Amino acid sequence: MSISAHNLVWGVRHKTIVADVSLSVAPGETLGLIGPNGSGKSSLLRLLAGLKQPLSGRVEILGQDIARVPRRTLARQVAFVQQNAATDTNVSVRDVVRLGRTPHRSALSGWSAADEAVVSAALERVDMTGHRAQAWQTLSGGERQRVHIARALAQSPQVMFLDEPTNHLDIHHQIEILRMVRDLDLTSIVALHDLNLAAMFCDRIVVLKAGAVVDCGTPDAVLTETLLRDVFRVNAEVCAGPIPCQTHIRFKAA
Ligand SMILES: Nc1ncnc2c1ncn2[C@@H]1O[C@H](COP(=O)(O)OP(=O)(O)OP(=O)(O)O)[C@@H](O)[C@H]1O
Repeated sequence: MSISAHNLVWGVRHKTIVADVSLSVAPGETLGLIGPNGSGKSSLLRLLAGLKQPLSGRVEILGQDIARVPRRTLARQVAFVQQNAATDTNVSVRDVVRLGRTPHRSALSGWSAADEAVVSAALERVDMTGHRAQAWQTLSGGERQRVHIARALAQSPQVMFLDEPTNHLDIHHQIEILRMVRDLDLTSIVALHDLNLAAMFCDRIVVLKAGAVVDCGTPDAVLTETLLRDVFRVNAEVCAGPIPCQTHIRFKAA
């Protein structure tokens, strides 16, 4: 499913937070969103997912204006994994993931074997099957993050938005989760701080600075030493690999 944004503007009072952003994401593509703290990544993700209304501009999903898509239809198409999402107390891991099925069920339909199979597969994909009966509140930060990703998978979306999905994850799960997102048969837009992971797993990268897109392209085209200095204010050496996805950034202490 394709997504496009046309001249999106959003802000509060006199502060512009998303400044005239246009972009497009092809079906099946994994698009990385990078930029310094406060550059507008989360705000842009929420606009693209239809969770915030732009002051001007529009978002289209499969050519249809997202503002005109009924909420329930949108909930079947789009999943959003928030940064540090919270969940109510006294629920099990399985119950949290089951919530992902809500948009697909009518008031009259019971819980089906097919729903259960989707939930089990989602838990398996994030390596949380062994925790299915555990209380969500007792999970570690990384386990919570993986459960929220499982809930998004259980939604069977066609587009997935992930805001810093590797927060709290150990390096094994960072790589596993991003590999899974890349290999899923859906369109994904992922805000990331780790630029090496963005280079490894994103087809293209959009760079935000002060709410505006300053570059967009393949990781090897975008992640240059000049961009890292100008946008991220760091000195780094960029080593291009022999094949795409092998661009590696070595940061310098001074
Ligand atoms: N509702 C709001 N009211 C006031 N300021 C806001 C609001 N939402 C976001 N901002 C400001 O907009 C800017 C962009 O925030 P946003 O969370 O989109 O950035 P980000 O790139 O995701 O940041 P980070 O990398 O730190 O997560 C920040 O300066 C933030 O303080």
